[in-house]
Amino acid sequence: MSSRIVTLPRLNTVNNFNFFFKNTKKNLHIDQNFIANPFLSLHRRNTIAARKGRVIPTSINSLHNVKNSQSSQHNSILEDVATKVLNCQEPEAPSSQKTNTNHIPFKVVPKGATKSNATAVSANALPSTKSELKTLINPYIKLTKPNLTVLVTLSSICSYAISPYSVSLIELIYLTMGTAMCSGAANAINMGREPEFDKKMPRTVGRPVVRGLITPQQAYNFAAVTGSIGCTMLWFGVNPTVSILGFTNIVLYAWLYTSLKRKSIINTWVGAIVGAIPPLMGWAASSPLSHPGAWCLAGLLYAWQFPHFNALSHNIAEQYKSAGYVMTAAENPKLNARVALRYSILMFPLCIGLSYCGITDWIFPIDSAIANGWLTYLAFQFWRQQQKNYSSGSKPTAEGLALAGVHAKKLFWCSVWHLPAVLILAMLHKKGQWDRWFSYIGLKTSDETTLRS
Ligand SMILES: CC(C)=CCC/C(C)=C/CC/C(C)=C/COP(=O)(O)OP(=O)(O)O
Repeated sequence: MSSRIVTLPRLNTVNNFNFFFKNTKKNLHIDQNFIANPFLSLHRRNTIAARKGRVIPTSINSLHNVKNSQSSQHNSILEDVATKVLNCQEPEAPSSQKTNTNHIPFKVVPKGATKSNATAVSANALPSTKSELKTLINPYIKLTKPNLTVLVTLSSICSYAISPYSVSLIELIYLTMGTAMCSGAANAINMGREPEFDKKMPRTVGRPVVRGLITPQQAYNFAAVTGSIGCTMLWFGVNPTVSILGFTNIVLYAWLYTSLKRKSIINTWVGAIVGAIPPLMGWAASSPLSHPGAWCLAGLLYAWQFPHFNALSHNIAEQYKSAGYVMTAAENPKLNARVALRYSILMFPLCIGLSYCGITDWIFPIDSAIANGWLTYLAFQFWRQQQKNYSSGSKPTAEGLALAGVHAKKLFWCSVWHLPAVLILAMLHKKGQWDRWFSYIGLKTSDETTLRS
């Protein structure tokens, strides 16, 4: 049989696990507990082995065997396969520990190795500084909830761009970095406080504190450093108001909201205030908070979180409940959908408000109404289904629940597109925006012509 070379990326635990999982899940019943526990406990050993570029021929060998085995033997074989995969067996291990790989029709070498130097590479590979650094830094990046931090920072930047007064690049850079650092700090404290609960939900089980990659104390230390740098940058690079707002928001999110998550459904309303503060920070960077436009924009971010979060939490309500979180979706599903609809409708007057107080032109309420209308329509469908499900007094049917789940999912994805769409439209329709651009490229606008003549 001719030999083929299969080049694998440097293996780490997750790669091993995914590889193993993808190749076996079609044929086997997977025991979740079995998978989760060895994965967590062996993580450190696997990371070290992976960093040294060691490969795991046993996984392919065993998978080959597993594929052909009888279903009655699946569980024990699966256990054997997973143990080997997760143990990262070494090529130089004593022969008693080696698995016979003679019948594998190809060789497995680390990425970057050629056929001729395959053995040398696996034996001599030294941990590169880059990958070591990556292993060290990645958990800390995850600690900041990067997606959320990017969204929060963008909401602050957009607000800065929409606000009526002067903008400067240096101020924008400080605002961006300071807001991102404060958000990262708030999220790090949140994660440091919740591993006991996060480990019970599939959505959060992979977080660095749950996995033991970072201790809660390390998370707090990280938050202290990033939070201090962030607030200092905002204080000196932007202004004290923005810095105080940033600090207040860290406290609101990391202490008040995070504590309320396990106590009362009020947490969602407090969380919405947390989400509304970054646009206020962006606004306060250049314009006074006494301007009603600031509050319309903050109101937009506040209101948006209800269709977004209530729809998201609807489909994982049971997970939240069993993890110990008190969420409206689980405690009062009807209210959950009603609130999502209520705040979707509120988007219309808030967009009109931005034009009314002179921030955007009067086209903005019209084209933002397309996005708002779509969101409200889906929120209405979700609400109507939950009305049907819970109004008769009897238990909702499985079909009714499934339909509500579908509507919630649609609403969630719509909300993901809705916010950037409305913020971009507000920036495009900012009053005088086009005049500024036209004068920048040397074209006179009708206003200018009228003024001069
Ligand atoms: C400037 C500054 C300090 C900004 C902070 C912005 C920030 C962290 C907003 C979070 C909004 C929010 C309620 C998220 C849900 O958290 P969750 O804990 O319910 O999410 P989880 O279930 O994924 O942990």
